[in-house]
Amino acid sequence: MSRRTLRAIRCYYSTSASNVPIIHIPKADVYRFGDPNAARPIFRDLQWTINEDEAWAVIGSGSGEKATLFQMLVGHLRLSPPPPPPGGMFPFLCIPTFGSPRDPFECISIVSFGNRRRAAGGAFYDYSARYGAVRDEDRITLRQSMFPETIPREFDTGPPTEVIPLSEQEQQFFDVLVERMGLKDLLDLPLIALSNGQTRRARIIKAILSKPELLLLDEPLTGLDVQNRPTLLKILRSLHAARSPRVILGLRTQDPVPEWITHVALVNGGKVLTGPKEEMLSVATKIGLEANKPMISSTAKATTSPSERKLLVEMKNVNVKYGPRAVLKSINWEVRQGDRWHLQGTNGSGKTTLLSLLTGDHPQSYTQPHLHLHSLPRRRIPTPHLHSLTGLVSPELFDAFPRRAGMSVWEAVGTGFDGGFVPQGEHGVGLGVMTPLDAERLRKRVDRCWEVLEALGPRAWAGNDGIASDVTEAFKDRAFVDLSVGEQRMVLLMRALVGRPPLVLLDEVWSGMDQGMVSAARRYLREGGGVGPEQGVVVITHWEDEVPWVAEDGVKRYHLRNGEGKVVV
Ligand SMILES: Nc1ncnc2c1ncn2[C@@H]1O[C@H](COP(=O)(O)OP(=O)(O)OP(=O)(O)O)[C@@H](O)[C@H]1O
Repeated sequence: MSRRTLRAIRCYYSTSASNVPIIHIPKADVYRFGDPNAARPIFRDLQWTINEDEAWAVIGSGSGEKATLFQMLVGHLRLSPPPPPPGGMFPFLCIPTFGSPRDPFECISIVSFGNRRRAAGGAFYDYSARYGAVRDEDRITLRQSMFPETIPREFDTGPPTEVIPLSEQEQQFFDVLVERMGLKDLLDLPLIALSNGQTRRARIIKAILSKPELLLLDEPLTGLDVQNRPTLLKILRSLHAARSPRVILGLRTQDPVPEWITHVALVNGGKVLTGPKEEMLSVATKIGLEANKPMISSTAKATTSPSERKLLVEMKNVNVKYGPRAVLKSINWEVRQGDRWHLQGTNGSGKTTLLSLLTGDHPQSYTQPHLHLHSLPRRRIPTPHLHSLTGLVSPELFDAFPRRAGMSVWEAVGTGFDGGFVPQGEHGVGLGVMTPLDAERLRKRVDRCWEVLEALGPRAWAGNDGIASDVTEAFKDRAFVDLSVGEQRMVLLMRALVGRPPLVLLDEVWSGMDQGMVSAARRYLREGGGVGPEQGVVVITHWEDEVPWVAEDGVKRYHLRNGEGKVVV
């Protein structure tokens, strides 16, 4: 970190250090509000003290329990007994420097990447809006989102914001942050146009600008490319060292723990173990909370020659532009039956855009000189048909999938057969897209729905021991909207695979899943027949070890760089 950055950080904040603990929970059980002490606590016997000179990471086997621990820190759960006064859970907020004690609600910010980005109500919203002409209400730029007072009144429906010009120091701090986070050239783009990784970095900057005393960042590395990870971690380290703000990182078990982290809280099965990093990491190893290990594949490498396997995608000289901004440049790429592709590239390199051509959601998919999908020019395939031929899991789909009160897990999975978002048909397995279902196809769909529910449902991820066989039955009837984030993601994976579509697109499919779910899903995909040799799969992830297939399985890599693509070996 340059001196200029450090100076900018120090000038921006004025709070001085203290030796009072940041967090102090002598010993407590943690409950949902409304649950009596006789109920089963979410966390039992939680003892946790964080001192000023320590740097903490919370590591969990999945997003669920880790996110719950963060929710506790922002006051969404009840501790019994409550941490003692005067500071309660946050003694540092009562230090004399602050004058009167400060309100945790104002001083603690949380940025979480495991959850849905938009509150879409119960309905589906059009996640493909960003690919076309940007609507007026979506025109708010990244800069305006950081400084809402600069939003023109016609786009801002909220109460008028008082205009407080940035001080010189604040302006300098902002300039340094956006430059280091690689967002400088994107400030005047509509927010909706930012890629996932760009949006994540922007959310972190926005949280820092709000000057919290304590910043909780849950899974900040998920979705970030390899180049941006060290930069972000360096910035966070400097911020934490200057206590401006103090940072607690939420990490997945497979994330590398930054070297500046000194202590770890390990969340596993209703217990939170806390202590020095090395000690906790060896505990994690002992209890099997480790990164995904490569599995031995029983999937035969595609043995037939490429020419015998049908072309599912053929791109020749494909380009995508927004005005003068070229996002994909002369792409030549093929996906065949049996192919397992890892689509790689830094944040903003065009991966999601490329995927949106394969799903036919991008308006420019119609105007390409040569974009053949399932052996036909894209424009000759009706979009609903294309959707039924494509199994998709992506962060955009996760955000957009409707959360209607009445939709059950079974119905959500069943929408995958026809590729829509509304449950249809007597048995909730669709109506058929090009030809109506006859009794035989209907029966096959119902059987297949059971098959994926068994393969990827709770019996698979929670282990079979002691799990009653009717657990799948109960799970299928649960309301999709009531499921945890990890469970919803698992159901959307089932939805993508249920119809055995020729093309399967898995974009950041593991984020938000518990470790048991990740293992079950990887097992099913790689060796459990989740996808067959007649299907082609494209996986997008910034983490090589998250790809279910390895080089010996014949996995291939397509790398995008500044919109240009090449096959890497
Ligand atoms: N409507 C638009 N106008 C201008 N630029 C756009 C628009 N939509 C997307 N972009 C730009 O296109 C580039 C590619 O975005 P895309 O979402 O495909 O990236 P990505 O490789 O999927 O990134 P990530 O790894 O962060 O998900 C980004 O730099 C983005 O800002």
